[in-house]
Amino acid sequence: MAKHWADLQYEIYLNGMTGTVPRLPTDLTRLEALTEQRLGPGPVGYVAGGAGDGSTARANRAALRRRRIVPRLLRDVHERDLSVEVLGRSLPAPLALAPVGVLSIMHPEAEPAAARAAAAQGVPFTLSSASSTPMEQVAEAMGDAERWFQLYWPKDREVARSFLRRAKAAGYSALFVTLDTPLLAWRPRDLDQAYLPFLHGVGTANYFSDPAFLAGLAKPVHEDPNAAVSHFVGMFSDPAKTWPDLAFLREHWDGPIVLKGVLHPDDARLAADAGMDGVVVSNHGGRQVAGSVAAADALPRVADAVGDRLDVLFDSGVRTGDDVFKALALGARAVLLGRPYVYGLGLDGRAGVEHVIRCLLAELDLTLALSGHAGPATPGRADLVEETS
Ligand SMILES: Cc1cc2nc3c(=O)[nH]c(=O)nc-3n(C[C@H](O)[C@H](O)[C@H](O)COP(=O)(O)O)c2cc1C
Ligand SMILES: O=C(O)C(=O)c1ccccc1
Repeated sequence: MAKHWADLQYEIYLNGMTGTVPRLPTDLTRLEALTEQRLGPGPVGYVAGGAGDGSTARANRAALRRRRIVPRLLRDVHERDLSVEVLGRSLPAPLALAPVGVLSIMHPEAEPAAARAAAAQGVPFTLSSASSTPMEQVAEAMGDAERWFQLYWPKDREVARSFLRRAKAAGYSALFVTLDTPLLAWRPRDLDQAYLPFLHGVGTANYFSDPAFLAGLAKPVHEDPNAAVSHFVGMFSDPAKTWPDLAFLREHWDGPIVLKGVLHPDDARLAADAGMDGVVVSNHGGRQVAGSVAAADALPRVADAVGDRLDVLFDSGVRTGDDVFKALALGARAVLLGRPYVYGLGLDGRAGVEHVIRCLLAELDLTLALSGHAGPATPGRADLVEETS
């Protein structure tokens, strides 16, 4: 049975008859400003900030806004089904939550709250390697709901192997390997405040609970937390990795593998040649390469290069239902939602994340219908025009 996402609209109007209005804005682009007002400058700067002067994050938004939908008429859209096949699974809508580290800086209930919200809506949750809650605890909060594990590929092979083993045992079905963060970028908002949560041992839960990681420490974490943090910083990622190293992941992970952070069509081809199951076209929300191509501008070229060989997913700049429509039309099979759900979490915990998911999908459902599409498979490039000025 297809879920009727747009019913949220009537639910909100009906609640209005008894004087109740939504606790958070239904225009999700307003959440960032609200979070800026309500939460501390360190956490807000960390989430909202980007690399360099922030122009890449703005370019992500501009590249989506510049594309305009050309609606079609009289195409029978009264029955709609947003479900889609991604990585061999059927999802109720072309949406998953993106991996975002250190969610405890936004809300004390952190990842389990976001994961429960995703599970309640049937949307996959992607857990970051740098979560503030160990992966097993997040899995427990989700029951048997769909979950994916994002790997920051540790330098130490034993820790990498151990993460993969633990993720599999905890029921994460797909592996998202983030390749655009071999180093943390120059991020002035964090630098100006000297704010980096990991140095305080926040976002290290998967490491500090890992037997292979702990085996490398001379003393238990609580006896020498600084040594544990240095050990984490030293192995968090490995800028020396190259394409042949992907064989290691194939050997130790028997489910789908998706490479996150692909922007060049040649890298997408290399991913397909290496037998990967998907790519996420992403510039990490403008947080890594300052001045990089906007993700939505990279998407059509990647989709043309490999769209028939693997699943092309997309993130970086998605804020509204029409953004999702545009990503689908440019060749994405599904999108990952980043900052908006993090703001929802910061503002209203699990309920805030559910609000964000439901609003986004209601808006997508209506945008599809009003543009003449009964599902996510039919929008294409002919349904968009690009503003030139
Ligand atoms: C605060 C924050 C933390 C993030 N942490 C991770 C992470 O741990 N792993 C990862 O692969 N991507 C991480 N990302 C990137 C997101 O997965 C996603 O690519 C990005 O948020 C998309 O941009 P948008 O939120 O502007 O749409 C993070 C993003 C933010 C905003
Ligand atoms: O901040 C980020 O964008 C990010 O991906 C990250 C990097 C290291 C630890 C946690 C999150």
